[in-house]
Amino acid sequence: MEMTEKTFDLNVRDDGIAVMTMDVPGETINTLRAEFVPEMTELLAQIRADQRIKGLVVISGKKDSFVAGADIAMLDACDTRDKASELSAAGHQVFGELEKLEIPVVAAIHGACLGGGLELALACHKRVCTDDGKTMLGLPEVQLGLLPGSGGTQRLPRLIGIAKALDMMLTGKQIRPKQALKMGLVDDVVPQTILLQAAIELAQKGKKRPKRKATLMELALERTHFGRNILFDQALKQVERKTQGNYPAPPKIIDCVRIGADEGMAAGLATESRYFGELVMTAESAALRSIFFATTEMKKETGADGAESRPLKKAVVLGGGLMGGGIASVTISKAKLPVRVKDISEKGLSNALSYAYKLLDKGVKRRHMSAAQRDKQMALMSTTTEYIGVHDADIVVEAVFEDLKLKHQMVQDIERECTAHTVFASNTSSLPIGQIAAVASRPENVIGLHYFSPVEKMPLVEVIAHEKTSSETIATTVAFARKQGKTPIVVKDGAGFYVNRILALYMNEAAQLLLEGQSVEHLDQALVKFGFPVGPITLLDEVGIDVGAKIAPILEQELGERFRAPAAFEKLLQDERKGRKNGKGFYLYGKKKSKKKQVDSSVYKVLGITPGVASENAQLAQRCVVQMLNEAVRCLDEGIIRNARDGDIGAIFGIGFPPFLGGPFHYIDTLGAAKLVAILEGYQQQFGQRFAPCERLKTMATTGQRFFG
Ligand SMILES: C[C@H](O)CC(=O)SCCNC(=O)CCNC(=O)[C@H](O)C(C)(C)COP(=O)(O)OP(=O)(O)OC[C@H]1O[C@@H](n2cnc3c(N)ncnc32)[C@H](O)[C@@H]1OP(=O)(O)O
Repeated sequence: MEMTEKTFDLNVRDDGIAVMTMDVPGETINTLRAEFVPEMTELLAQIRADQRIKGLVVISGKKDSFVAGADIAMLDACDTRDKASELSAAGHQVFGELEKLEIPVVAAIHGACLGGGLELALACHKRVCTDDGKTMLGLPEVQLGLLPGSGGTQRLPRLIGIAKALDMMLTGKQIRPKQALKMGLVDDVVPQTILLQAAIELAQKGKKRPKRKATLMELALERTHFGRNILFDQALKQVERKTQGNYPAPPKIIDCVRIGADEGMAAGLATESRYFGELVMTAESAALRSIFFATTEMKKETGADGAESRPLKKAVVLGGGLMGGGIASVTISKAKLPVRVKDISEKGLSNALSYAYKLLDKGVKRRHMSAAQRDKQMALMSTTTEYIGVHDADIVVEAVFEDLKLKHQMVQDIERECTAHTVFASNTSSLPIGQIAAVASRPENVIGLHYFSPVEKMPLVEVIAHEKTSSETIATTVAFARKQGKTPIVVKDGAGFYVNRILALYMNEAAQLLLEGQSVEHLDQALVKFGFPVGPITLLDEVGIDVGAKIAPILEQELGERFRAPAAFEKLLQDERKGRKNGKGFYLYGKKKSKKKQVDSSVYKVLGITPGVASENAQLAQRCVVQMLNEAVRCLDEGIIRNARDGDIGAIFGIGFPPFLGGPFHYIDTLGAAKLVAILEGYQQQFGQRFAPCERLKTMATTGQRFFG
């Protein structure tokens, strides 16, 4: 396809400062593509030849963003290592030319300045950004299984120091303007209205920028080969602990920085483009990129074809407990909507208020917001013990005790007190939404909205439509969740919905293994090694052993015997073991915060077992994980989830299924359905029916069909 419109525009002002505006035609956001290289190279030659030009400002023509990095779709389309390496090398060439210009070059940044976008800014001599909430600087490549491939591994450490640069590149964290100024990432922070002017003035002042004062740590560790070795070794160890060796990019990032520091920039850049090419071709990066594509696609969906959300101006939350407090909190802090919390007790209300206050105050302490902003957001939250001031709510989220009768009461109260269009969303984790809606005179307004704990941290919500839920109610609920910063998946009404259903079988299998003599810490370690953020036994303590015990019989009754929890677990409840919440579970919860969690070994006696010979990590993990995979496919077959993509995102964002595997369905594609069926059948022979592969998997095993591509 021939490019007719240009991406870069050059305007030479009378004062000799040229302004280069990047504006990719027809796109909402600027990304870097290979085809821009010749255009930029030509422009740079033009700048070098023009004697009038005394300085250059690089700015974006997009309203709310600078440059969001290299075009991820372009990277995805690379089919060889060499092609991907060449992309990186071409970036090096052109950014190198920009850096070598004799005139001062200043990046003027507003909005997202990420990945290759920040690398472009790093190749400029100075940087100024706006103080706007949308302005974020970062190198998030690691989250895509990649490393910064346009010079980031070399220029960032030289600008802000090795330790800080490693931290940014290994976590992919995004830096806000104030912090960026403090760490020397930018030279100035200004209001958006004067961004261009400030950049022009910086360019007029020349190339020189005040030298950043090195911290003591830098002097001690970064300036000598010996000191750096300590730093890199520590970073490697930390990476190994965090990633369990499952992610190839972090050690390569460290290596690039090491080579750049020891052998110089040219050697560092050569290593960077070589590794970049290798990483683009890894299965881990492909899986992580698929998550990016899935989530951007999902942002555009309303949740119900053809339906639009009704306006959302006010929310009500029923119940001020842990979940209610969390839901109210993200409603004011993320959605910025007024919320009224109703509880029968003052205690519940003060709990919700303090929950939200503590979270906002943390933001003040970390200087993410001012005290005045905190107070303004808190003012969006009000409380009541009666149904006062609730009638005009557009959506009501119910987070009361898991009791069907009580939920029925709530439905009837809200139908009486609120308008005919008010959505009634239940945060139940176990009761079928259809049953909750059974007493409703407007069942079309009733829906499930299942959050995960802690609400402010967990990115997923399940939106559960029962048979009579209207499309408008679905779209309104999806829009509400998205305003709260959540990623919603729309699922069908059924016991355990999707996430808890696949989780339950995985947890049951871990429980079986425990009863067979595997130790608590060994089991947890095996699944952490596999890639889960925490092991299943820790998770059970966190969720609550009592909660698990309450859900298990419902799942068994609705879905069959494979969901039967081991009978021995009853003994835990008889021993008052509920998990972290009452300080008594599988682990010890003393007052003193010891560094490493200790298993409460008395739990073995309660269960009547003695830990025996430890099985291999991979074997333990496989037994738990294949249960989850098999059940995920059943959910797809039954229409509980709408597609494999939602199933992957639900498992990753709701449970922490290892992102580098791309979710259960991507993982099945990687394994091959035939192999999974063979594993399941092997276990079926050994351990019984609960491992019987579902029909869809068996068919896929014979046809060779895949879920994706
Ligand atoms: C060589 C280099 O080192 C390698 C790299 O740079 S790798 C890329 C690193 N950059 C990133 O990971 C940033 C990815 N992007 C984002 O995080 C977010 O899109 C954002 C924060 C920039 C904006 O978020 P938001 O405002 O919610 O908009 P969002 O819906 O995500 O994106 C808008 C559009 O831009 C596209 N987009 C954003 N960043 C993109 C990228 N890096 N590549 C391709 N497309 C991108 C989205 O796909 C979407 O396209 P569409 O409208 O056609 O579907």
